[in-house]
Order: sequence, then structure tokens, then C-alpha cells
Amino acid sequence: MSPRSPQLSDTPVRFDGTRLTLEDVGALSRRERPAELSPAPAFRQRIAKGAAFLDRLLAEDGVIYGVTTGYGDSVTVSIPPALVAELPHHLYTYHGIGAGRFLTPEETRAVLATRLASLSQGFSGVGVPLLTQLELLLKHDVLPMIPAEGSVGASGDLTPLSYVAAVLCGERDVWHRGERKPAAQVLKELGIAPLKLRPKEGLAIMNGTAVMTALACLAWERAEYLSRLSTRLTAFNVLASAGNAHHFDETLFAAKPHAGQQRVAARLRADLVSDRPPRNEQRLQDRYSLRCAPHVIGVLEDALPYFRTLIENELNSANDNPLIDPDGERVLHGGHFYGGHIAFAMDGLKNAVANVADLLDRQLALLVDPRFNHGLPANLSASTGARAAINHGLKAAQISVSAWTAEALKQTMPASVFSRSTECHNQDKVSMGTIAARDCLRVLELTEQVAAAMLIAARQGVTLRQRLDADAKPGPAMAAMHADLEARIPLLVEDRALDGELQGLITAIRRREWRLHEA
Ligand SMILES: N[C@@H](Cc1ccc(O)cc1)C(=O)O
Repeated sequence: MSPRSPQLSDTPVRFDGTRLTLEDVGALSRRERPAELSPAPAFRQRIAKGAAFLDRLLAEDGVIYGVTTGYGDSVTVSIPPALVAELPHHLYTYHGIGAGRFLTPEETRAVLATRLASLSQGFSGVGVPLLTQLELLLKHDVLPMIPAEGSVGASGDLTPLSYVAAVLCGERDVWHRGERKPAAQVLKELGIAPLKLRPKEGLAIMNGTAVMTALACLAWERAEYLSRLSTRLTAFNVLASAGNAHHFDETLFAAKPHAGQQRVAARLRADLVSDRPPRNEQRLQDRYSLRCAPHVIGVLEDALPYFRTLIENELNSANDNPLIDPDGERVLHGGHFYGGHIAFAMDGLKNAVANVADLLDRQLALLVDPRFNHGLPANLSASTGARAAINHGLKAAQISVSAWTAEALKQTMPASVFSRSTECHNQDKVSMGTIAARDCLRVLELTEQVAAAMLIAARQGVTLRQRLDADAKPGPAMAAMHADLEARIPLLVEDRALDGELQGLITAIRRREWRLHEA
């Protein structure tokens, strides 16, 4: 089985207000495709029209929230005309209080793309130069250093996005060509003039859901792959532990009409070539972690399309405040920066993924235990004879899997229920969507570790089963994957440290190197 190469393509992801997919964001985040702001005159005119309307309104002495007033609860403070131009720069300046880890380069590119998608809707009253500046950051891979913590997710992601706003204006630090540098220096080297924000542009950049939505796009792709991978791993575990393929019978699953669950069962049938599976003489019904695998993975599989809709609707939304209607020439004051849908999607996704980690952990517990694995050696050690006594096989790998699973399960507390009133009670109900998205990424990371260890167990367990039973044969796709695993991981006979191999497998999972049940 040859590893899948990155899906590089010259076809740009075009920003013109038409619908983007989360795969578009994923491709931009990995630099598999370039970004392009549409040059179409109609698109650019529409953007310019909103900005021109805002200028006119301002000249006619209109009162516009966040342009001629203070921010948030300070809406009652009027800004003297002479200071209006300085206001947007104050917004990002006082929000420069983020903390925690920095977003990764991939996450940061996804944030830039997601903000550009929102502003390209043409409802934010920004000028074309702001959009062009975001496009340039993506093009030249100039990545604002964005601290991950400090957003309540319902004035959008104000504090983390202040780092984007500041960099567009040549302030704070960026990650560029593998180094942290001052934004001013990098923009200068690239011949990019720092932006001077127009009225409302600070709010347009910051008062939205781009950080949580970007993280959600990346999380969804990882979860989708884990759904397929955990199905394949289950098939390996059924084969290795001489379990029953008849638990995944087509008629059985037709009687319970969850489409995703049915899909998982069909994938297991294909892997286990079990149209008419033999009855296992050792045990008529397997334990739940095998028998109910479609019922656990199926929850994730059934939730994914719904979560995709939520994430992509947010991605393709104007989510700042106020919105500027360029056609109706109205300023629409609302609360589209509220990230409730992403919060719900990420709280739900982390729960479904952590349940899969738990399922795999239980499967491994059965597989390494000679009381449950139907004839395989303890800890799947392949060592025989006198040396068998000192070799411990996958004992520590299984303990690690238990630790990672416990940590994943611990992250599943919903973030959205921890709303608290903040900012002088202007933001008195907030989404916590960014925290939910970060939790979800952590759960994914831990579950990928679990899955990587399970790949080692699958390689070992299937080889050992086939030594006992030459008829234990998987379907062709699964056989090819086992051969690939044999090439990657030498059979564990004498004890060795497995961390290097584990890391290699984690990387392979992140790169989605195995094609799994693709149509
Ligand atoms: N999201 C707030 C705006 C806001 C911006 C910056 C803040 O520091 C606080 C609040 C609103 O539109 O009501």
C-alpha cells in the first residue's frame, strides 16, 4: 500500500462570497492550495459599496456603533469626530492580552482564511485593501502569533483576532519562514505597506467567530478520518481476537435505520468479508466493545454531516457587528458574533470522539488479555521459549492507551454551559465556542495517540492470530493495510521502546496516509 501524497493543486481557493467548504480551509491551512481574492469587478464593487456607504453615513453625522461610539458596554460614550480614526487601533491594542500556547501555523492559516471568507460576504463595510492585506498574509505565509486563550466566543474571538488586526497594521509578531519576527520587519521585507484601518475595520476583523470556526474546520477533518480509522481498527481487533463478524449483519442493521451506523457496519462487513460469517464456536456473542462498535462509531459517523452543516454555515456567514447592508444602505445592529453553533458542534464532536477512544481502549484491554483474546499470548508478546519470561510485549502500550483515554474523556465536559456574564454585563451570555474547539482538538490529539498504539496492536495481533489459524484472512483492503503495517513496524519479539514508531504512526494518521473505505 503506497502512502497517499499531499493533495497539492494549483487551483486556488477563491474568496468571492460564494460558499466555501471546510476542506477548502483545510487545504489552505496545509498550503495544498493557494488563496485568491476574486478579481471580479462585480465582487470588488460590492465590497467597495459597503465601505463608501459607511463613509457617507459618517460624513452625514450618523451614529454608528463602534465607529462613533465606544465598544460594547461603552456604547453610550460618543467619540469626538477628531478621534474616530484612532478608534479601531485602540480596539486591537487593548485586546492585546491573550495567553496560552500560540496557534500552530496550520491553525493560523485557517483563521486568516476563515476571516477572509466572512469579510468577503460583503456585509462588513470594509475596504478592498483590508481583504487584499489578508490575502497577502496567506500568500506570503506571514502568520500572526496568536495566543489561543482569552476568548469567550461571543464577541466573537476578540482577543485572539486582535493579533490578526495588529499584524495587518504592522504591529506585534509573526511566524515567517520558521522564525518569530516583528511584523513590521517582515512586511517591510516583503514590500507590503502596513494597513491604516478605516472606521469599523477593527471591529470587522475582530468581532467574529473566525478562530473557533477555523479550529472547527480542522477538527472536523480529523474526526472524520478517525471515524474511518477506528472502524478499520475494530475490524483488526475482531480478526485478531477471533471475534464474530456476524454482529455486523446487513439485515440486523437494516432494522435500525441510523445511516451512519449502517455505514460503519457495512465497512466492517467489507473488511471482514463476512457475507455469510461462520459462527464462532468459542463465544456466540462478543463483548460490547466489539459487538456494539457500530453503535459507538456510528454516533460520530451520524453526527459528522450535521456538524459539517453547522461549521460551514458559520464559515460562510457575515459574523461581525454591526453588519452593513450595501444594497439597502442600512446599518444592522445584532449579535452574529455569537458562536453558539460552533460551541455545540465542538462540544458534541469531542464527546463522540472521546467515546471512540474509550471504545478502542476497551478493545485493546480484551486483546492483550489471555483471558479474553481466545488463544493469543499475554500482552501480544511474540517472544517464545525461555526468553518469553522477560519480554512484556504491549503491556506498557496498553497502559498508555488507558491514560490517553482517561485524559480524553476528562475533556468532554461541555464548555458552552460555562457561559458567564462579562464586560459590565453587555456580554452577559456567551458561547465559549473557542474553548470547546480547543478541547475538541485536544481530544482528537489524544484519540489519535490511542489509534496509533492500536495500529501497533493490530499489526502484532493479526500476525499472531494467523500463526494460530491460517484461515484468519481479512478482505483485500485490510490485508493490504496489514502488509503496510508489517513494513512500518517490525514484529515485537524482544522488548523495545516503541515511542519513535508511535510518533511515526501519529504523523501518518494526521496525514491521512491510509485510504480507508473511500468511495
Ligand atoms: N461585540 C460587542 C463589541 C465589543 C467589542 C470590543 C469589546 O472590548 C467589547 C465589546 C458588540 O458588538 O456589542
